[in-house]
Amino acid sequence: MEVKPLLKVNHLGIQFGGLKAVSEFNLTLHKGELVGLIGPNGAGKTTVFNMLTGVYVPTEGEIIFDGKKLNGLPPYKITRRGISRTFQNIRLFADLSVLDNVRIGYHTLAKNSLLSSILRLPPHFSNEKEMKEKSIEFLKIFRLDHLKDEKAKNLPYGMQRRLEIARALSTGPKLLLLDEPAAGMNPKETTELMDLMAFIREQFDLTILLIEHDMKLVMGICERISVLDHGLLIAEGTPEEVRNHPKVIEAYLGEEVGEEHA
Ligand SMILES: Nc1ncnc2c1ncn2[C@@H]1O[C@H](COP(=O)(O)OP(=O)(O)OP(=O)(O)O)[C@@H](O)[C@H]1O
Repeated sequence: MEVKPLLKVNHLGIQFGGLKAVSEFNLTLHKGELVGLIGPNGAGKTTVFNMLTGVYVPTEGEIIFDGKKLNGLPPYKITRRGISRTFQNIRLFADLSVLDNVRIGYHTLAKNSLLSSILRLPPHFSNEKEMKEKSIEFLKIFRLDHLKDEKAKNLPYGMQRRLEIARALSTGPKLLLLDEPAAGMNPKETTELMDLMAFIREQFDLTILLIEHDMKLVMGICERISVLDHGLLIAEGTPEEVRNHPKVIEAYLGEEVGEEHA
């Protein structure tokens, strides 16, 4: 019997004015996979993430997640269905504490709204303690618990990236979309990130789709890779297949695919 994919994207496309940013994009992700999405600058990678998370409404095609169509749903509903993401440019609540950045993720799932908790309305108290405990447990996994009361903006860059992943996971996703998580990291931080990704994938039973320019990371960690160029899927396969694909070599002309590329 064929196993149902977690995510099935069929002929997805979006047009901005006269520009077809992405066309005929297909992707199948099975539970537990770690798949890379690569391509030169402006290829359409973040646009794919924006369509998967409801930030952009696709003009063509369909997104099926966990057997249900996602197109047209607002971002918060997509989060509740089980897709979470990080951003190319870190988006944390800079002036909130490390703990509150993670707690907000739990509120996305909670029945009582964030507003009710800010106003400290009665339902808020029923699970606030539990949320705080869970958030601290989370921070422990990311080795950030000792910084729980620190403002997010005061964390060193590598830790902010880690916190962003923690925040994304606090909504309990089945699918995690990581948009250039190693950007701006030094080699030591990048190696730690690779270990962290392997760990969270096991720990949280995750499926991961990763956009990354660091080829060493992508080739080293992904089981499959899809390559976009000018909004079109030009290759997909194992790291080895993709690395040697003529269209990929052409798209990255002048750059060594398989070597680090920032
Ligand atoms: N809201 C928008 N309005 C108009 N054009 C857009 C919009 N969002 C993206 N684009 C265009 O779509 C194309 C793909 O952009 P996208 O950011 O998805 O590329 P990318 O592969 O993520 O690039 P990078 O690696 O540089 O982050 C670009 O030409 C970009 O200018």
